[in-house]
Amino acid sequence: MIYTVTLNPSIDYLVEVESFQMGKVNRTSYDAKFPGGKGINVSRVLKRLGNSTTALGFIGGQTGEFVKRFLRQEEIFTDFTEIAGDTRINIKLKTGLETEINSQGPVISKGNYQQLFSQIEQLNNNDILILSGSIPPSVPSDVYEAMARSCTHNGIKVVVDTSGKELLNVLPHRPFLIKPNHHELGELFSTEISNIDDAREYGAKLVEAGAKNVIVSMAGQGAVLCSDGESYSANVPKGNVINSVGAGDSMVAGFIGTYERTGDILSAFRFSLAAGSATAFSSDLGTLDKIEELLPQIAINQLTGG
Ligand SMILES: Nc1ncnc2c1ncn2[C@@H]1O[C@H](COP(=O)(O)OP(=O)(O)OP(=O)(O)O)[C@@H](O)[C@H]1O
Ligand SMILES: O=P(O)(O)OC[C@@]1(O)O[C@H](CO)[C@@H](O)[C@@H]1O
Repeated sequence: MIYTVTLNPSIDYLVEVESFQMGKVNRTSYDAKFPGGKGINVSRVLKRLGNSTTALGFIGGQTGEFVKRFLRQEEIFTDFTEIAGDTRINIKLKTGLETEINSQGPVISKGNYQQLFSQIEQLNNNDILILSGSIPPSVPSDVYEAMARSCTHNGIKVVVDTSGKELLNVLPHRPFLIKPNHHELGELFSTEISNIDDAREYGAKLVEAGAKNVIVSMAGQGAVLCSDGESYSANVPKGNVINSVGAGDSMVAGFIGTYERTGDILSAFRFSLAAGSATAFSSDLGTLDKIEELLPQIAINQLTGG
C-alpha cells in the first residue's frame, strides 16, 4: 500500500478575479473548493492512475469534514489523526498572476503527533511512504527525518517532497525519491540553477548524499532525473498553463504510480512529466485521460557526465 502523509492539509479555495484591484471590493468570476495539502494531492492523482493509497495526517473541524467527505467521494482511503483545531483554508487567487495565501494551520498536540508516528511505525516493507508539504510550527521540525529513519530501517521506500534543512536531513536515510524544483535545489547549494546542466550537476550531489532518485523540476523548462551514476532530461508538452497548484505533487504521483506498476524508472519519469503538465493545463488536478494525451509529446534524453 502507498501511504501519503499530509501534516497540514487544507481546503484550497480557488478564486478567479478579472481586473483585480488591490484595496478595492473585487467580485469573483469563478470560485471552487478542493481538498488540498501536498500528500492529499498525491493521493488524489494516484487514485486517478489506478493506484490505491491511504491518506494520513492531521485533520479537524468542519473544514476537515469537507476534506474527508471529498476524499470519500473519490473513493480514497483515509486514516487521519483527528485534532481539536480546524483544518486550514488556503487561498489560491488567480488574477492573471497566481497568488497563494497559505495559512499556518492548527496546533498539533504531542498526543496527536505520537498517534501519527505510531501509525508510521506499523507500516511494513512492501509499503511506500510519501512525506509531502510543509511542517506545521507545532510539530517537531525533524519529523520527516524521524519518519524516514524509522521506515528505511524497516525496508520501506520513502519519498520526501520538501525543501531546505528538512530535505537535507533525510538524505542519510536513503529516500527512494526526492523532487526539489530548481529554485529549491539552488537554495540548498546557495547557487542558481538556470539550465539542465546545472540541474544535473547539483541533482547528482543529492544522489551522492543518499537519495536514490532525484527529480529536479524546472517548470516549463522540463525536468532532470538523477539516479545512481546516470542522469536524464525530459521536456514538457506544449499547452496552456492555467493552474500550477498541485503540479509538483502530480509529478510525484505520476512517478510513484508508474514505478509501482512497472518497476521502470524511465517510464516513471516520463509519466511524471505528463502528470505534472496535465495538472498545469487543468483547473483541478490532471485526469488520467489528459495525462495519456500528453505522454507522446514527452521525450527522455540520457545526459552525459554522470
Ligand atoms: N509552462 C509549462 N508548460 C508545461 N508544463 C509545465 C509548465 N510549468 C509547469 N509545468 C508542469 O508542472 C511540473 C512542476 O512544475 P515546477 O517545476 O514548477 O514544480 P513545483 O514548483 O514543485 O510545482 P508546484 O507549482 O506544484 O509547487 C513541471 O515539471 C511540468 O510538468
Ligand atoms: O503550505 P504547504 O504545505 O507548503 O503547501 C500547501 C499547498 O499550497 O500545497 C498544495 C500544492 O502543492 C496545495 O494543495 C496546498 O494549499
